Amino acid sequence: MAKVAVLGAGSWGTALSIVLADNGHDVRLWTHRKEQAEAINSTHKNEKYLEIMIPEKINAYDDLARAIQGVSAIVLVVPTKAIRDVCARLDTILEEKITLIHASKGIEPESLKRVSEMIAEEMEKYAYEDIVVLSGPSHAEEVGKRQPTTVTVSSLNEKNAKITQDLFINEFFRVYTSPDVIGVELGGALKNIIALGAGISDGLGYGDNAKAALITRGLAEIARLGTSLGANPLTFLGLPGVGDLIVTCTSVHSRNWRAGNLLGKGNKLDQVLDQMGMVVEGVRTTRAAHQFAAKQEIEMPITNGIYKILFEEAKPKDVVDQLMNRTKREEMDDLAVLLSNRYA
Ligand SMILES: NC(=O)C1=CN([C@@H]2O[C@H](COP(=O)(O)OP(=O)(O)OC[C@H]3O[C@@H](n4cnc5c(N)ncnc54)[C@H](O)[C@@H]3O)[C@@H](O)[C@H]2O)C=CC1
Ligand SMILES: O=C(CO)COP(=O)(O)O
Repeated sequence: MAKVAVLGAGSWGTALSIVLADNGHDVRLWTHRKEQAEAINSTHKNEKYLEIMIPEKINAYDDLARAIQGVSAIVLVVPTKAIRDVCARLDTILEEKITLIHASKGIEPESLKRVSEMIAEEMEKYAYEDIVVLSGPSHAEEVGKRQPTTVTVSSLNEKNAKITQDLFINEFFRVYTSPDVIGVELGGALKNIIALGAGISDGLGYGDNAKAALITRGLAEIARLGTSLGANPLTFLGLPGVGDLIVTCTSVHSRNWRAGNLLGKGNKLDQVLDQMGMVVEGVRTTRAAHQFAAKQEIEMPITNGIYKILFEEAKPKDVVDQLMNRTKREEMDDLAVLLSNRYA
């Protein structure tokens, strides 16, 4: 059995720690807040984040050096905004190169880097090829209750992907591998934008038809941008694409859906983020994707509409009206563009 450090004690870090502990591993859960580490160790709960008892053998730490001492794998699960900071600290204290996995879902605005690219930039010991991403339809609330869940792990280093699959796989947490790091990371990050949109649509009082349209046309946008950046279009039909879109756009567990729902009901972004108390990755990723679409010259009307609601105070109803009244087109034009990008 392995010794594993999970860095980031929010809902997802806690749920992944439970999977690892169930698999017999020695799990150290790191938080940057001392009082949270003390509360986890004394009550075996992580109250603000997950309503579930945490196995007593999971130990929480607030000292990063102690948390990673002697471990053979690290799982990074902090919000994308904190990735560079945590990796820079890790780089100064990590003595040897061990398996490095991340499970965060976002894209950095301005640099337009994916999480594995940010990690590689901050950590001298690691090349981009070494890093593993874990993504897929997986709400922490259900994983914490050991409900059936499937995810995908991806790395250009096949051995590292298989080590990760073996660390996590069990009878309720099924782990697939994929060689398509770009597609797996972009699918997980970009679906959060569409989940905001699904929440907005529900908040406006629209129904299942509107949501199905958002999921399907959102998938077309994700696949267009992703393919232009080198992803395999088929990845977006799998767990990190369609799978994660379904789970995030249709569940009240989703932080992105919940934030969108409040926006659709007329709340302002600042008020919404204050109320959430948990990371809503889709907000920063919308900014990044908006910039990416312009850079890649890719049409992303839903993403751009959500950008206007978030950052330009556009009224959600007006944005829906604009989307519905775009010029006529053939549905599968997207697919033709996507495949010609891929095979040109
Ligand atoms: N919650 C879920 O069901 C899932 C979340 N994810 C992804 O996992 C990542 C983390 O999400 P959650 O656990 O939901 O977030 P969360 O909001 O529940 O928790 C975030 C944690 O990160 C900590 N943190 C914030 N800034 C930090 C910093 N500078 N240094 C160290 N720690 C810091 C916070 O104190 C908190 O404990 C996100 O990228 C999210 O998209 C992926 C799959 C499922
Ligand atoms: O990525 C997730 C589920 O796969 C979690 O999404 P939220 O951050 O919207 O809760």
